[in-house]
Formats: sequence, C-alpha cells, structure tokens
Amino acid sequence: MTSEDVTTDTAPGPDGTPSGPPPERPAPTAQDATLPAGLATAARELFGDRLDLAAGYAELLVTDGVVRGLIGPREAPRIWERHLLNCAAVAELLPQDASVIDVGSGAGLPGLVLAIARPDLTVVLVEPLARRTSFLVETVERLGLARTVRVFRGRADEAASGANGVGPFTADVVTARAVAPLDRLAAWSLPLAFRGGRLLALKGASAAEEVAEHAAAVAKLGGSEPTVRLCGAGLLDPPTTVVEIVRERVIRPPSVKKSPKRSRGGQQRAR
Ligand SMILES: C[S@@+](CC[C@H](N)C(=O)[O-])C[C@H]1O[C@@H](n2cnc3c(N)ncnc32)[C@H](O)[C@@H]1O
Repeated sequence: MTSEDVTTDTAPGPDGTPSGPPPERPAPTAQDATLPAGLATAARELFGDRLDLAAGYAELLVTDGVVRGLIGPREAPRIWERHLLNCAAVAELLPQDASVIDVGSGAGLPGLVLAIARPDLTVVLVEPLARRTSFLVETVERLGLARTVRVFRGRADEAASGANGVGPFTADVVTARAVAPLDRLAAWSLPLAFRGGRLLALKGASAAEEVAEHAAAVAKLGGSEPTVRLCGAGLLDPPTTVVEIVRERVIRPPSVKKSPKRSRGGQQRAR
C-alpha cells in the first residue's frame, strides 16, 4: 500500500528539523546478527516459537538495512538488545487480537517486531519516506507477514485522514519510537486511536521529564494523564520505558468558517 503524494525522501527528522541529504560516509558493510548468548533467555521468552522469524528480521536489518542506510553500522552489534528485544518487550501492553498502527516505523521498529512476536496482532506501519517503505514492503514479503502487516506510505496525519483512496486508519493501539516530542507525537497519533484506545510511546530516560513538560498539551488533545510503564522488567536491563496515553476524548480540529460569497462590488450576493 502506498500514499503517492509523498514522493521524495525529505520528511523532517524526529524533532522537526530538515533531514537534508545524508552526510558523505564510506559505504557500510553488512554485519553479523547472531543472537548473543546472554540474551538468549530473554529472546526466547519474548519471541517464543517466532524466534527464527525474529532472527530472519535481525539478519535483514544488519545486511540490507545497513547497506541501504536504514540502520547505522554501529547498531548492528546491538541489534538484538537495543532494537529487537527493546521493542518486543512492549507486546506485554497489547491485548489479544489488537489492531496496531506504528507511526514513523523507519526500518520497522517497533511495529514489525511486534507483528513478529505476536501473530494475533494486525499492524499498519506508517512511514513517509520512500526508501524506508520500500524496505518495509520487501521485508514484510520476505518474512511472510503480509497477512497481518500493511505498509502505508505517508505521514501520520495522512493515515488518519486517508490519502489517495487509502485509509483512513484507526486502531486499538498506536505505537511510536524516536519520532517526535510527546506533545507533537500525541497530536499526530491520538487521532489514529479509537476512543478509549492508547498511544504507547517508547521513550528513554527522558520519559518522566517529557511527561511533566507535555501533560497539559496532551490533555488539550483529549489524552489522559500520561503514565510511565516499564516493559520487560526482570528480562531486560534496562527495561523498555513506555509512556502510555489513553484517548479519552475525541477533539475535532476547529472547523474553518467559509466566508460568504461576495459580488465584485463587495456586496453579499442575493440568493
Ligand atoms: C528517528 S526515526 C525512528 C524510526 C523507528 N521508529 C526507530 O525507532 O528506529 C523517525 C521516523 O519517523 C518518521 N516520521 C517523521 N515525521 C513523521 C510523520 N509526521 N508521520 C509519520 N512518520 C514520521 C521519519 O520518516 C523516520 O522514519
């Protein structure tokens, strides 16, 4: 699935800064995605009988993903710890058979990981950049996940309103990692959640600070008081920090009043 009105690889970075052309750097080389022995227990617990599928995804990330510039070469040695396990831990917050929209998926994090760990979920990966959606579409095919995972090329607001005959999308849960500060993320993501549905924003050590800074803005958007949750406690060190916001109220954007049509003389036209 594609949204064709975003045609170039030039969406803003996570903080709204222009991404610009990638800096000159030597061509990255493919690396090894072997699961470190010390993480085997956590990986088995989080992926269960889908561990081989997770290993296939890890392999694609450190080969194709690195070569195509979607994952930094320095991430490859920590692909399990920082990426696959960190994201898979969030599955504990997802109800059985939930629908999920992952905003700003990039190379598929966390959306694709959750779809791998939990075959009961249906997942839409929302990502505006063509280079990234090509990788996502190919990866979904190669991993045999097309039955439960769709890729929408476009921004979150386009997914919420629908674009080019695709969508609009809504889901039980909206996920996002490293996409935008909490106030902007809530503005983009809450319209994608059903009323009573949730935004789960994977945040690092800054979570509590962000909550304190943006709770008032989130409330104005119809969101609940944000709650900080730790996922994978006892399995991962550190556990994954997630900010959870329930969409309590549906806030419609103010409608723009049409000004009455006027004749050339500035008089209101007679009906
Ligand atoms: C720093 S990357 C994070 C990618 C991935 N979530 C991860 O954790 O590796 C931020 C992603 O958000 C996407 N993005 C930026 N603005 C967006 C918007 N308005 N709607 C949806 N995605 C957006 C970018 O294209 C980029 O892929």
